Amino acid sequence: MASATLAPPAEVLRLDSLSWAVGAVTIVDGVDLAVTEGQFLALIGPNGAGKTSLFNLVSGVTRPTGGSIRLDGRAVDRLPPHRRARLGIGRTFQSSSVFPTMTVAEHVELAARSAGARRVTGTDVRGVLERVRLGHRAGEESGGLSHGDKRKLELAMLLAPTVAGRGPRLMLLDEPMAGVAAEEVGELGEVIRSLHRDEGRTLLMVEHHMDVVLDLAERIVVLNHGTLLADGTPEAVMADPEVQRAYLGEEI
Ligand SMILES: Nc1ncnc2c1ncn2[C@@H]1O[C@H](COP(=O)(O)OP(=O)(O)OP(=O)(O)O)[C@@H](O)[C@H]1O
Repeated sequence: MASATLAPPAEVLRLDSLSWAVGAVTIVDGVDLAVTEGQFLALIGPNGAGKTSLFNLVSGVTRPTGGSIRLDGRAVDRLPPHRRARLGIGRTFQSSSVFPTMTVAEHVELAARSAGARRVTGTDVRGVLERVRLGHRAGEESGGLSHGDKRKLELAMLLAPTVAGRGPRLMLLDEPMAGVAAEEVGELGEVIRSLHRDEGRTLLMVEHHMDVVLDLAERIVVLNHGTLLADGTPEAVMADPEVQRAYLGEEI
């Protein structure tokens, strides 16, 4: 049987020796990381390890003091956050970023327009909301949503550029389960899983809930004191004695 040669998946994100220092303190220290299209990575590490700082570097909130960041092969480390967002780096934040008096649908419409969509129909908006299981809340003010539903709305806003013909190339999720009630975690997890499994999105997620990490991620990267301590399958990483040592005294 003739074997077809499959092209390797494209590299979406590449960090080379990425560093960030504030004065004499190095917070992100020479991180090398390559993420290929369609991968779902969890970035974990003890408190203060540098996870949010790494997200800030990738999304453009801060500039690296060393190394480089490439998105789809293109150096982005000198671009401001809005240019990186335009190129497809989407990010959610630990604290919710929805406007209470705007409706759920208005958020998606606004996000689609700011991504360049000239015409945004109700069907477009409904389509995006259904992908995060929020179609039935379209007309409601966002202030009345539960934390879990606010998180889904933030995901919908990251997906809204698909209305303009371009979806996020890389989705950075910063503690999506923070503040979410226990009974909503399962459904939010399913929404996040579907972004990966059904849409083939590339996801990098910081999350402290290890059960969520183990349930969703196919690869785990561990950061400790700003350096990469481990990178591999959930099984391999969790069995790594160095990882267990880094978490000594913390729940893993
Ligand atoms: N702007 C800043 N100036 C100085 N130090 C900072 C700055 N931002 C972060 N740090 C320090 O860098 C370290 C890493 O912080 P960061 O928030 O990236 O860690 P983290 O892994 O996201 O932690 P957590 O899990 O608690 O959210 C911490 O010691 C923090 O105090």
